[in-house]
Amino acid sequence: MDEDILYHLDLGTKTHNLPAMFGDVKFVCVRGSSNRMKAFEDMQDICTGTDRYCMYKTGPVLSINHGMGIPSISIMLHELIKLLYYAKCYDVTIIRIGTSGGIGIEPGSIVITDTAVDSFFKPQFEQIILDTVVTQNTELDKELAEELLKCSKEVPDFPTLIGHTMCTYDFYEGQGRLDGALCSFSNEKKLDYLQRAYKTGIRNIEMESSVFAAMCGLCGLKAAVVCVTLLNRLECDQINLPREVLLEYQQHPQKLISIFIKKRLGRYNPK
Ligand SMILES: O=P(O)(O)O[C@H]1O[C@H](CO)[C@@H](O)[C@H]1O
Ligand SMILES: O=c1cc[nH]c(=O)[nH]1
Repeated sequence: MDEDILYHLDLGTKTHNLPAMFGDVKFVCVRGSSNRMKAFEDMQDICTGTDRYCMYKTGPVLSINHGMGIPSISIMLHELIKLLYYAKCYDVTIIRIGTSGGIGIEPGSIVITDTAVDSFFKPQFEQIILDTVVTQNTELDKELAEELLKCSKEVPDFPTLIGHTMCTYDFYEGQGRLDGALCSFSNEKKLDYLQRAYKTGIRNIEMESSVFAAMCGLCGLKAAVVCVTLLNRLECDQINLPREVLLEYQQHPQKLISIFIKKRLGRYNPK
């Protein structure tokens, strides 16, 4: 294309010097909410002309939010991956830092995803392209997951483990919750489903990991998904922790990723 307009990021190849703005990026951190990002970055939003996504850059670290669910993160990833290409970035590591519902593990734990699975516990993402269902691979980078697990030893305050992550299209019935506006199954059915999920190695549930793993894999980006669990779904459906505890939990994966990045940059000084 003579010109490519990254519409949802309010950036473009003719209007912005993408290599000058982003050429040094080595780490991309993606998170759901823009407010959560603001809490961490005292920086100017790069995507000022749109309220779809917010983007911040600190040296080689780019942070961008992706909203909720597969369609939202997928649109962001298309434009972000093109941006990295136009900016001539190389050796980029991309990490989704998120929240999730845990299965059979202590709330506040971190799950590093090895493979994202669908609601049938299958390690795949079904993308509909034209009128065809295309099945894509959802395995994440094993070496990166192990490196992150090693970094977690520096933050012993919260348990960290590697496990499968189930990615759903819905927060309520789609995650086996009984507390939505609609509920068409019993508590017994719910528990049976979640226990079967646990037995296959699933340790948490969220809503973006499958398309994230599939797209990053297809585009050759080393990718990881690191999510804190806000509750144990075998015990409850509602997220009823006090706000300050939730905010503290949300910092767990953030702390781990900041140690990982500092180590990679040779700037980590354990106290
Ligand atoms: O990691 P965050 O953005 O919190 O996302 C998780 O929380 C949202 C639901 O509350 C879903 O988008 C799920 O993936
Ligand atoms: O239970 C949960 C918590 C956070 N995000 C989800 O998708 N599910």
